[in-house]
Amino acid sequence: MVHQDQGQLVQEVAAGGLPAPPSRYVLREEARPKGDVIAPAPDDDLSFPTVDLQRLSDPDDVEELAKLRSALESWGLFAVTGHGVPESLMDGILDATREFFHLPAEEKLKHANRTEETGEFQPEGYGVDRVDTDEQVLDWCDRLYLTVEPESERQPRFWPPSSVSTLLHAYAPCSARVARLVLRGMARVLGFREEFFLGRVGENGGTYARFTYYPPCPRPDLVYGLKPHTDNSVVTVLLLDRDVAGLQVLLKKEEEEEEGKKRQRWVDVPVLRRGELLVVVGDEMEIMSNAAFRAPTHRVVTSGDRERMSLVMFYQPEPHRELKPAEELVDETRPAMYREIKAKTFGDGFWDAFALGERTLDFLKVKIDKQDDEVARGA
Ligand SMILES: O=C(O)CCC(=O)C(=O)O
Ligand SMILES: [Fe+2]
Repeated sequence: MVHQDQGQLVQEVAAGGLPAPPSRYVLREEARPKGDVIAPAPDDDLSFPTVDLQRLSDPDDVEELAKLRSALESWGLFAVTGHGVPESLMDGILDATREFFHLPAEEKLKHANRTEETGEFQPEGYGVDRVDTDEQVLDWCDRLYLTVEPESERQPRFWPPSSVSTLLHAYAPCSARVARLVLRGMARVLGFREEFFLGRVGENGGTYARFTYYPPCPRPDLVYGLKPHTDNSVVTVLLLDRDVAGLQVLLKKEEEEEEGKKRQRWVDVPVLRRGELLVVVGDEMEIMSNAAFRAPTHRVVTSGDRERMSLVMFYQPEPHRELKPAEELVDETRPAMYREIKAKTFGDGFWDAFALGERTLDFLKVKIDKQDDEVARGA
């Protein structure tokens, strides 16, 4: 059965000019984005990390490698400079994204993420994320989701006949290079040869683009633009809105015990400086690295009067690969923290987990319980 709200575009709800969002989008009191956000000061130890990829490519630049290490250990995400992506291309693609989302709904719906026969959700195409139940609190965003690589798997019917598609085609190799440079750097952080992670991802890994449009919301305090999640990727490369912030990350270091309860502390990711991209560590890397690198939980909050956009590129391993902690990172003192799982099974599980607001790692029970592990090792 297709849920009746699967076809409800948020942009159209927003255009209705209601004084408050409909209840489908309203978070339960305890989940609302409240005053739990801290904006980092420029020189405290929360300062937002930036890595220069050109410097990182120099094997003698230990300083830049140390910056990458520190970014991975603290935020799990960081801005990148020196990546070689032309600023004009970055600007062009964001402008084209805005133009696409401003097209009349019937134009966009020619690329709808619903099957023609039954109207059922499928990941690719334009629309809202998957709606399974009445209980699910929906995110305040619409999106266009496309398979980009392998190129042979692109599905032209989902690619709009607009500059969004032409520019995405031009941007894809630039963004892929960013992902590769970061993966090489991450291998070096652990003292491995550069191709360590790239070899495990494979040459025909999947790349998926997600263009997200967050309309202004009359009550940003009541909704999420995008609910808290970790990414279904090895790494993710993001091109963020030039003017409007909204992305927030949960800093593990900042979690405190308060009156016996874990208090969560969210930190704003600032609007990036011109020409910067953002890189986020994803779940597949957390598994492969045996948690040497952790995927940060992040979310998006909306603005009361401004629309916001992002283009996110997810890099995933070849689907037939077995995802598991690299043997080099497993020993007596640090046993495997995740079970082996096929990359495709993990990727498919993401959609089920995301609709439920759960982490794929938890939903698919990929994390090894300490107790189970001790039993398995005969401890
Ligand atoms: O829009 C953003 O800033 C982030 C989006 C995001 O986290 C995602 O698409 O996975
Ligand atoms: Fe994300």
